Amino acid sequence: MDRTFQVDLRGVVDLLSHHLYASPRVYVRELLQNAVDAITARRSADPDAPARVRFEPPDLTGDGTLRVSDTGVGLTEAQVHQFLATIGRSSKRDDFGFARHDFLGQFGIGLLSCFLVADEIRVLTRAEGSPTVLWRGFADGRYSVVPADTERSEVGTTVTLVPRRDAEQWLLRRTVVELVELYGSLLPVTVEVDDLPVTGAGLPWQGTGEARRQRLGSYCQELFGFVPFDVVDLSVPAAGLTGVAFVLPMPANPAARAGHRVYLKRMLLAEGAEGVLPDWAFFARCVIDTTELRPTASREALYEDQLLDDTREALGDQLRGWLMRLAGRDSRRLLEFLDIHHLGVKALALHDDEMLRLVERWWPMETNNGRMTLADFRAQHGLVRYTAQVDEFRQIGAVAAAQGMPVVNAGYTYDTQLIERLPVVEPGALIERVEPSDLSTHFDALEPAVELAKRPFLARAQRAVDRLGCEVVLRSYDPAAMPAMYLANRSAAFAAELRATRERVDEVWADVLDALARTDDQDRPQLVLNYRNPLVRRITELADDDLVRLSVEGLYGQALLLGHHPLRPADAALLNSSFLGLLNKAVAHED
Ligand SMILES: Nc1ncnc2c1ncn2[C@@H]1O[C@H](COP(=O)(O)OP(=O)(O)OP(=O)(O)O)[C@@H](O)[C@H]1O
Repeated sequence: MDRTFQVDLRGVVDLLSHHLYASPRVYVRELLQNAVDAITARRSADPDAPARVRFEPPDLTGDGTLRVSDTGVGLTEAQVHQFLATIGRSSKRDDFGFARHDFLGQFGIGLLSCFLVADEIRVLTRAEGSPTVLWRGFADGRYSVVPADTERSEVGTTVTLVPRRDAEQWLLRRTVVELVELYGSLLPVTVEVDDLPVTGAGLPWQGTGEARRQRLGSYCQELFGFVPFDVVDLSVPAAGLTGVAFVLPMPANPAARAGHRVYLKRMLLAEGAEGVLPDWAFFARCVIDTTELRPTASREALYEDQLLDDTREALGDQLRGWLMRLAGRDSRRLLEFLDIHHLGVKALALHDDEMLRLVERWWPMETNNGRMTLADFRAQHGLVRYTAQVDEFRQIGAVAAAQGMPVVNAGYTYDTQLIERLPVVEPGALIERVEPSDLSTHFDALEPAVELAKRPFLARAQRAVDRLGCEVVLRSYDPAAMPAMYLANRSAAFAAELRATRERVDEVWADVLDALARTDDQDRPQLVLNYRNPLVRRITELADDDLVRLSVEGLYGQALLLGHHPLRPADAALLNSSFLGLLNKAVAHED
């Protein structure tokens, strides 16, 4: 024998309140939505029918209840049984069970949200040509349907909520006004709380000209708390979408997901919806109204489907188009924008050729010839030589400039990847990554005779810094004013880090690190003394062993500092002792 499911209403309400809806306040949204849908249904047959929803809070009803009246289609007695008393049954789906396009509701559960704040729901309703019916539903699952004592004078429905003992505050006038404004201020019907109109202003992005610009500026400030850098119009006809994106006037954290305000058929869906714009567009927050995108059952987010994917892409295109237009029209504003949002634009340029060209043409990068765009750099020097790390640039920038070697600092976020992608969009572009150790190939070796004569000095110098794991070499290079450079390539820098860690860990880990740290001699960092520097030349001629050691230690320390290298405890100690030692010698000399 077939049986019918029984529903424990308390269990269902518990499920809704704890797992579907974020807050009991959604009851206002669901009531509004039902009233608007009923009006839409009536007007589809009678376009001149009144369109009005009125909330009467308890201070007006006088008996502690909240009343919501609409001028919608109303329900016949048969429909009351069919729709109000059957969970999951909705008049807003077609014969095949699909949501009907004109309506906000579709799931047939919205009215139950009233049980989050009420023990009893009364629906007094009258459909065209039918008598008025009173339905009473209780939170424990009982309901009754009776002919009403008095006929409603007009077609429509009045829903009355009798509050639960602990939920009276949700029905108070102040709360109701706030919630009706929040959800319903853009609705295309007249909504009032008591006699206070809540709707009427229309979509904020309607109109044209200066007045509209000003209005949108204050709207953004009210909503998001900032004066927008610019406002971008959005429109995606396939999603029935219109709206605006407000460009932030301050840098945004790309990791902090910006929430967007989404209206669905002019009813607020979410104040902080994610995933409306592509991730890279973290510099904008938008407000949109859509007729075609679908809500999730909780109506608090958009349902992820192909249409949402396509819409996101189309909105991304519109923001990108705005940016390209800004580049063509107002380069000063574009530079201001890049100054604030270069991270977002660069992230986009990683995948987008047009954007990469924009970055190449407009974004000034640090070089050892001053800040300049990659386009200017290429025009002047052809080959784009770059360091992949800021520290590497600091080490070699000045010396490379003195050698006539222009270098771009591509150590900031995304810059290396962008330069490495340049040849993809500009087939003729030449790029070359430089490492500090590459620089030594640009240094001049000494004359063989000098080289030979300086061997004893080099041996003494090497002894001074041997325990620090570095190799001393003597070369001639510009600028002559620079006495020494410390050059570490990537593997040497890694080995140095391992050594520093090794000094702080216990034996077991030290062995592991030792195994990792076995590097060739050629990977050792180099202390390159500049034979063109007069002081270095004098040091190479010193007879006093002790003074040679102190001087080489001093040059080592200074080269570390100049190159912005991290100082290990051993380096700091050496810097200290060489300084004091040299000072001691100088003072002794005076004596
Ligand atoms: N004010 C109203 N006027 C006329 N009919 C109404 C009214 N409120 C509710 N109904 C009827 O009750 C049905 C169930 O309403 P309910 O709010 O539970 O679900 P829904 O609006 O159909 O879908 P959703 O769960 O998405 O809101 C509606 O489909 C509608 O037929």
